[in-house]
Amino acid sequence: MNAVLPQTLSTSSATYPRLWALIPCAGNGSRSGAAGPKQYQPIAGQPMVLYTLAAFAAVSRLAGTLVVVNQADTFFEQQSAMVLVAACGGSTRAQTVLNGLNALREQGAGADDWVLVHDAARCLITPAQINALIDACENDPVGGLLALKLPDTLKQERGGRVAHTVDRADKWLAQTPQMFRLGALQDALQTAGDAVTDESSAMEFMGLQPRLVEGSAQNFKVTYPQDFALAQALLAARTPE
Ligand SMILES: Nc1ccn([C@@H]2O[C@H](COP(=O)(O)OP(=O)(O)OP(=O)(O)O)[C@@H](O)[C@H]2O)c(=O)n1
Ligand SMILES: C[C@](O)(CO)[C@H](O)COP(=O)(O)O
Repeated sequence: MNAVLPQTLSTSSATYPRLWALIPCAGNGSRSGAAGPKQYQPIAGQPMVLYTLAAFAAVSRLAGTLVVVNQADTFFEQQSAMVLVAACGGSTRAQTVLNGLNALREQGAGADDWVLVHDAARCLITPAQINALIDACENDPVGGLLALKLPDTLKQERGGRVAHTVDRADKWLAQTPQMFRLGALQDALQTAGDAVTDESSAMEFMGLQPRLVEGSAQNFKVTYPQDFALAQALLAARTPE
């Protein structure tokens, strides 16, 4: 693995299947308006991605966390975070995740191990939400994802006007983490290709029906310029779990 390794994979005294976290961290944040990658922008005193990693570090049943960054990215060389770092980011999120899964396998992770894929830019994730996803999925034949029921009325647009109102009773917004068996997700991403925007879509492409697990509105993805201020206010107001 082309990697900085502040942590090595621990294979002793582990229970099987193991649970890994994989954090795609190789995006440019082009919609965010930030000068550099949004995941490294300071929020309430520290770079955004460190909040994300702290939440995963607090989940003791995870065997380890792999962060996937771009090849020229030196951010983690100056960090003491206890994570594996693989410098194999791709040109799409799907490619970054697939490269990261391959890197985990090369380091000894098994096809039957679980992997929780989580956006670096969802920095408000909590250990309780991660544990809730694991509890809901660890005995599931497919796996699943955190997601949010639509809080608002949903409109179908045509030419800038409302074509009709869509029934929202069965609609969910996909969040992360998304938890699947490592080998099955490798196969799914390989088959589905680069166009899929989340792991669930790749599994759906294989004919599978991932489990929906209720997430939280606070687990939003920092995407647009105004999202930084909201994340900052929420993180500054938080007391540790
Ligand atoms: N080639 C890519 C693209 C995205 N990501 C990661 O995937 C997560 C969610 O993607 P998104 O919010 O779309 O991030 P960006 O691609 O960075 O943003 P934008 O689409 O606005 O450019 C982020 O943590 C981002 O770093 C990645 O690892 N590799
Ligand atoms: C994976 C994701 O966070 C689920 O909502 C999302 O699809 C990633 O962001 P993108 O804008 O689709 O790249």
